[in-house]
Amino acid sequence: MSLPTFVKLVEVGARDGLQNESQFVPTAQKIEFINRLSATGLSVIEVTSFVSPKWVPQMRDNTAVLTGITHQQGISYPVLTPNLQGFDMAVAAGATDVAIFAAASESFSQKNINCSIQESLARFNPLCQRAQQENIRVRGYVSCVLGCPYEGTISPQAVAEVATRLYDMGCYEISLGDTIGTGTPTKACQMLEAVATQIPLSQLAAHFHDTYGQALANLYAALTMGISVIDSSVAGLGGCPYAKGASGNVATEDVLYMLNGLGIETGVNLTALCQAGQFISHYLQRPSRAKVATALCITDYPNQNA
Ligand SMILES: CC(C)(COP(=O)([O-])OP(=O)([O-])OC[C@H]1O[C@@H](n2cnc3c(N)ncnc32)[C@H](O)[C@@H]1OP(=O)([O-])[O-])[C@@H](O)C(=O)NCCC(=O)NCCSC(=O)C[C@@](C)(O)CC(=O)[O-]
Repeated sequence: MSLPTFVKLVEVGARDGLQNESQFVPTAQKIEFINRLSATGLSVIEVTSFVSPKWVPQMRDNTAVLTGITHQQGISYPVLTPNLQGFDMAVAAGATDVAIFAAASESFSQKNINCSIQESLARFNPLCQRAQQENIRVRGYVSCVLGCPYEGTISPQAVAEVATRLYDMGCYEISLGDTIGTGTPTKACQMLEAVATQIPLSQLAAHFHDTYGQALANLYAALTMGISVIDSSVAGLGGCPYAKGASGNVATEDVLYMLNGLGIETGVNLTALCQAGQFISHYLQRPSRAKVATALCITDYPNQNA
């Protein structure tokens, strides 16, 4: 067993973290939040989704957010695009990095993007071709890789099949989402083993939610298998509108603390990260779910001045 020496953290707080907020977070707050994340050393910050505003109203200011943030050199700012319509809007707003999202569960695919898995893949094909022509990088997501809120158990083979289809379409990286956080380390390893028979581990990312408190254990197991890209959300923000009970993504602060302890480089500054988490938690008037931020007292909720 050998751990990677460097891990790329993909910060999804501004998208996955905020998409489920029932109160609209003003565009200026989102922009300030993302700009603060840009000052932490992160190299990938997912910023918004070009999805239907009827389905996810929180992301309706996608163009204003993408055009309003300060784009720092060396940082990529991917956005979610479920179809060509979203892709065109994202590119018009200056996106150079997009993400498509499929599921390993039929029911989740229907609830999330209103079509079957096969239909979604057929929809992504022309999007990927267009992206290739326009020199836009495409990341692929697979949801429900360790369980589905509607169907329960999902087989590792089902995950591997969908992941492989996205990879074959040209996705540079496949992010494997434990959407409802039900996974445990053995299941995570079995799933990764199945996917790794088709796709190099270096092109896989772990995107684990912490609903059952298993995310760090699952990530450690994934690291031992050779995973070196981790998606996480500052302050543990998030959930999924189509996955009842899904709590936030694993908190970036907690992941970073673990990686620092393992001697794994990330290029990310823990204090700056905690401060960005503090900023958004303060806006949302909610304590951070990052244990590390709480332990380091880099949280000013509920008593902001203490
Ligand atoms: C995919 C659709 C659009 C299908 O939704 P639909 O209703 O089947 O779409 P449609 O093609 O029939 O179009 C219906 C209307 O939507 C509009 N429309 C169509 N496309 C777009 C677009 N791109 N942007 C803006 N508007 C759009 C279109 O113009 C039309 O408008 P109308 O004529 O009624 O006024 C919808 O289901 C949708 O937007 N779903 C997004 C759901 C979502 O964002 N979920 C959360 C992200 S996934 C996630 O969080 C999981 C992940 C990635 O984090 C990993 C994990 O943890 O598992």
